Amino acid sequence: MTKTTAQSVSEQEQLTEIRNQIDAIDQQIQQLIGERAACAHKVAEIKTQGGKVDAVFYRPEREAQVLRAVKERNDSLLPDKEMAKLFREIMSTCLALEQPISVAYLGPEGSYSHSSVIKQFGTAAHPVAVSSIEEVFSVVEKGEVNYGIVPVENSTEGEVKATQDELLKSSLKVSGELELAVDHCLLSHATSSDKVSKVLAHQQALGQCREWLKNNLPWAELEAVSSNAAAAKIAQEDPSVAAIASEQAADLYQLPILEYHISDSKANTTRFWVLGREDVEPSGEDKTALVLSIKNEAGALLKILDAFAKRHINMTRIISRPSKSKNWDYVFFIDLIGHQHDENLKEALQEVVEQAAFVKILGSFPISPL
Ligand SMILES: O=C(O)C(=O)C[C@]1(C(=O)O)C=C[C@@H](O)C=C1
Repeated sequence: MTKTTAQSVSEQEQLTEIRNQIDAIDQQIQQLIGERAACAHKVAEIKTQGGKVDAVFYRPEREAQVLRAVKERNDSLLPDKEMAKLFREIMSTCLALEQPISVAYLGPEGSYSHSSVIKQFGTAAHPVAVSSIEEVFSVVEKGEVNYGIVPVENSTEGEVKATQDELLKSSLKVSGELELAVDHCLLSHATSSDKVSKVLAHQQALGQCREWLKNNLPWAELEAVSSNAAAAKIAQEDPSVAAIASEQAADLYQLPILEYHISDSKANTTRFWVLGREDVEPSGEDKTALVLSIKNEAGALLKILDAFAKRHINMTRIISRPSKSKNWDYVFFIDLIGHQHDENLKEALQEVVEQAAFVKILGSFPISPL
């Protein structure tokens, strides 16, 4: 026997031994996942006992607690986030066993909103593409789907106006929040960037890549379309057109990637909110979102902010938008750390209700562990 063959036999023996270990571990994991699924099935029975028809199966606060615990006890070679993603999938299939969950998003397939559905709900949920942010709100309101996901703000471009304006009118509750890294690519059948005469993308994506486009494709005509995925569909048909979209969209629409990482800010991130019809219980690490308008008097906004400041309630965002009911009349969207059931936040909100002209709590929801 040659040395190489002897070595490879011993390599084979080592592999066989470790693969036997993997087989035994997989058997245990499978057994345990099966037992977990049976527990989820029992949970569903408890939630529907007595013929309850309006049972709520998706519990974002519980999911956040499970994922936080996974990250907390993780001492494996896998990064915390990757371990949490595996459990995200296990819970997604357990929830599907209780009730198949449909989630509306701004389509078409391959949009960042689509990726956000999978990140938040896992692959066992049914993503339902609709054609506008307004429609995401309306299909959830009408009960045509269980939940919706909408972009709220982007780290480069700021707030998503359509979402803010719908939140003001809607009766829906913000039930969850997640952040998605938005890493744009330039997709096209063009053989090189200099053959591209037109770049299509959603207005937000064009804004997020403004500098890169100016420096690298100064000759190209820029045109805003309804979504990046819609841009990719057009680029499929015309090699002089490039679309700005994600790597996933390149796969889905089978478009070559001409350039990677073209966002002006390399940390470009979009925050999404989950919309539901029910309030969410505290998870232990939560946020509360509200919208209010102030009385027309000196120091009115200061008094409201003081209600939070004196109780050490951390405000993570404040933006103003036209109220749309009267010219030069504004509403303020405020995000706070804490749940509306927390004693100090409850007190602060009572004070704000007395001080403000109008207050609407959009919802309390877990801070995302993913
Ligand atoms: O604890 C529950 O209420 C469940 O339904 C179980 C479970 C899980 O698999 O852990 C599934 C779905 C919910 O969204 C939260 C958790």
